[in-house]
Amino acid sequence: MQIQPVKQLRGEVSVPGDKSISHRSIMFGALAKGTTEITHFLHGADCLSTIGCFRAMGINIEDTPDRILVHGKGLHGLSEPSSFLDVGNSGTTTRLISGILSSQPFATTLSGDASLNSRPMKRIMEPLGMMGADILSQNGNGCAPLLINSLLPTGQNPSLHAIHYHSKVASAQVKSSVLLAGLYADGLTLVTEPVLSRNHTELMLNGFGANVQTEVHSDGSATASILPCEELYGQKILVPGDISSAAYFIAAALLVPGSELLIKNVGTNPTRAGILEVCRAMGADITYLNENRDSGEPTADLLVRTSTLHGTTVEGAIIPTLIDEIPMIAVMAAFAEGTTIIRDAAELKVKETDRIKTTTEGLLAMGVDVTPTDDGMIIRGGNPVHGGQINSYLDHRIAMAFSIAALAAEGNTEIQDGQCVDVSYPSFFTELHSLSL
Ligand SMILES: O=C(O)C1=C[C@@H](OP(=O)(O)O)[C@@H](O)[C@H](O)C1
Ligand SMILES: C=C(OP(=O)(O)O)C(=O)O
Repeated sequence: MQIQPVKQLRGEVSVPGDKSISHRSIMFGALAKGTTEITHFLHGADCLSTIGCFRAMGINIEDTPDRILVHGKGLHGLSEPSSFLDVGNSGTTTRLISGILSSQPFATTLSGDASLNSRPMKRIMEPLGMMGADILSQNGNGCAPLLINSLLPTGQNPSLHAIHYHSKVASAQVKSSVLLAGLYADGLTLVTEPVLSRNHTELMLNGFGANVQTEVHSDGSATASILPCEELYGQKILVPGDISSAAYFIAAALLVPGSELLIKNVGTNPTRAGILEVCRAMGADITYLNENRDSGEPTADLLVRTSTLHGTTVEGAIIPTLIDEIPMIAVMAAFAEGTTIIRDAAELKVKETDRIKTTTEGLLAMGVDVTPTDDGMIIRGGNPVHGGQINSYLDHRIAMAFSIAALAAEGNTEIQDGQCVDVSYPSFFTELHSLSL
């Protein structure tokens, strides 16, 4: 994919539905009694993997261009799939569905693409194992393929015990996996994480009728707890625009001189909105308009104008609220005056790619002065950024972040395997093109 610099970006954009909320709408809808109606669902490859998994377990999911209907069969209504469940490129699908599958009276195998099958799954195998789940890594390397209930006698129901799990990482996928298993456990299940991660599971499960409590402690750690539940009930869900997708247009408007973009209906849940705080700290001109709520989640339209950015430090409790936006923040830092330090972000190493490596490699290819560190990177910005050859390594966030860098750089850029944006934003290049002057 060839990308040329543009003169300006102008206009309005509505980003697709939030990926985290889209996944959860399908999963919770499948486990609920009655029909769940989802509008503004993200038709990205990751969420389609989630749909595929639940269809394979007997859930009727009607997918029309304007809404999705999930005809749920209740907490005990899933049926044994006829072959392995294909989780594609999606960590969220794999880790959340494992919590659900651990309590089903049948065996399943989860497997994905090469990237997914190299990502760490011990982080969910450990707590689910403590609850009594039978979950094995087929190759013994702590990664997928995962065999769930492979030792369970046919027709027997697994029995899960409630635990209090102290997670070493602030991960919504780990937290959600344990909470979903907790729906089926024999008492109160608790998960404490060092810093609060995105809380869509907690908010949405309560909306579906579960009993989830949350507490943020004085040291910043957070505990979510769940009681086993008799029944979930189908809901109407309007998925807010994905702030992780909005991040690319926010950055594009800030970096390309003379630009002004209105980004409509963006989810601004505080556990996701760290990118907006970082932009403000870098001197960005962003106005919130039409602040509202969709299905319990805060939203706003964001009016973004080109700004002179300066470096900042991104660290500590804000990291989980912007973890997927770090490649984009690093690109913004390259165009900002002064030094930006990103630390406490070792989780970047276990995403679709090692994003410390792939982000710094991309920046170096564009002539940026950057040093990777163990838990982040140091970017000395403000020097000319030139076009280059960018290997996306099939990571959607790398492809999109460097496409934006290309718009503001000198000379042309080639993004290898740019089509991987389909994972979270299939219409990304079309939208970008329609806003470019
Ligand atoms: O729960 C979720 O929907 C997600 C949680 C995050 O992962 P971790 O839980 O591994 O931090 C994030 O990176 C991912 O894109 C989506
Ligand atoms: C890390 C991501 O997703 P997942 O973990 O669901 O693959 C992402 O979308 O950046």
